[in-house]
Amino acid sequence: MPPKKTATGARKAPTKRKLAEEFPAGEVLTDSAKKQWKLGLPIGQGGFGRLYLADENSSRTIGPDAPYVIKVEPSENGPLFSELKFYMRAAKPDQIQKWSTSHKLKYLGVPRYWGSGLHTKNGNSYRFMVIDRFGQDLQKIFENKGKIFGRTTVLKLSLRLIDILEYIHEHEYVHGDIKASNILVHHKNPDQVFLVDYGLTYRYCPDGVHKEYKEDPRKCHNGTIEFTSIDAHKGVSPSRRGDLEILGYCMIQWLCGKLPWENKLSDPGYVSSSKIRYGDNISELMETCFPGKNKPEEIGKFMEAVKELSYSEKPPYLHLRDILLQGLKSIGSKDDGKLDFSLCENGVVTHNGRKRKLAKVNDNPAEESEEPEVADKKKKSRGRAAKATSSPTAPKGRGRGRGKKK
Ligand SMILES: Nc1ncnc2c1ncn2[C@@H]1O[C@H](COP(=O)(O)OP(=O)(O)OP(=O)(O)O)[C@@H](O)[C@H]1O
Repeated sequence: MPPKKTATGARKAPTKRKLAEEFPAGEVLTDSAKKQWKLGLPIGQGGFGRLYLADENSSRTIGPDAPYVIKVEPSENGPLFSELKFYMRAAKPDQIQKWSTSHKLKYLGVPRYWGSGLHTKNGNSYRFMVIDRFGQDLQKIFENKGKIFGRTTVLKLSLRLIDILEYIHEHEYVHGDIKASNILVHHKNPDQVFLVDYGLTYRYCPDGVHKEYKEDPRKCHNGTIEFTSIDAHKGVSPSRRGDLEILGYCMIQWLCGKLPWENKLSDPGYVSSSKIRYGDNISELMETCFPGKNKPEEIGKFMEAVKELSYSEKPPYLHLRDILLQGLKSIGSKDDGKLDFSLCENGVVTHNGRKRKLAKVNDNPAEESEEPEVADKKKKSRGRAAKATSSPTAPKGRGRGRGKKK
């Protein structure tokens, strides 16, 4: 069973798991294919693993530009083992290359797996895994930008996430924990985003056989509470529809700043019943998150399409992409592969060196969150106020989430 996460996204630590000791820069690890890798400085720490910059072993010191990272955990820890299984099965460089070519993608935001092995140090055994190295995570960027992303950015970002999810799903896995802190921007190309942290991935369809729908109270609320799917709240093993539902919640949060249940994340039952009630009344969800006119209609349509999916149904990825593409079109934009997260900072939109103070007159966060060029095109001087739904109440509804669809 994957570990649960708290509202802040940190995993609750089973006491048995240990944190890896810190290795000095220059430590050389040999993977199971006898390839040697050299560690640089640590760049991250997860619940139990440490992450180091790394490169193929040579006489050179590993600098800040290193192309790889190595994740190290004590070998008895389960999560890296599950994550490693995913990478070995589904993230080999040639697999990703083949998929990208056959699906005509400019890139696919799944980190590539380069090797793994066991390393012994001071009598302790460690498991390690080598993957591509990336840059900043989107949660930090989101917070630095005043907790709002522009509508074109959200739609283009989500199109890339659908590419990633389709790939993962077609390789028998679901991610289960899509959120800004698990999305990293490429360290050299700010237009490329990558989904990381496959510690909660679940093989929903081993050897082509889909897991059965089964509610299990012992597994309730797995994932990150604010975004996790209704299935996960009910203790059902995650499936493809759950990943897309999670993406829907992320899109809403990125566009309007706050999900309606965010004021009570310590109460999983409340979060779960809010999602179920709003799921039964998506127009109410849209009204709560985007009050007033000019809502991002594509988000409502996306959520409706996801709600229609049965537990084991293959999502209509093309149709879902089309919904988001129509959204882009409706605001005079298109999927040009550009992701400029730098356009909006702390309530001030910057564009071509100009700064435009955001007005408070806008009653529509969705439209307010359009990129400046789009807003300029429409010749409207609306600003954006990151209006959170501070005391939202879930609409009254009587359904039980997905109704009879299983
Ligand atoms: N490929 C990568 N390149 C650069 N930084 C990364 C990469 N993968 C993860 N990170 C960063 O390293 C840190 C730890 O990542 P990890 O996946 O271990 O994290 P976590 O989700 O915080 O931990 P846990 O899975 O134990 O809860 C995070 O800050 C993450 O953004």
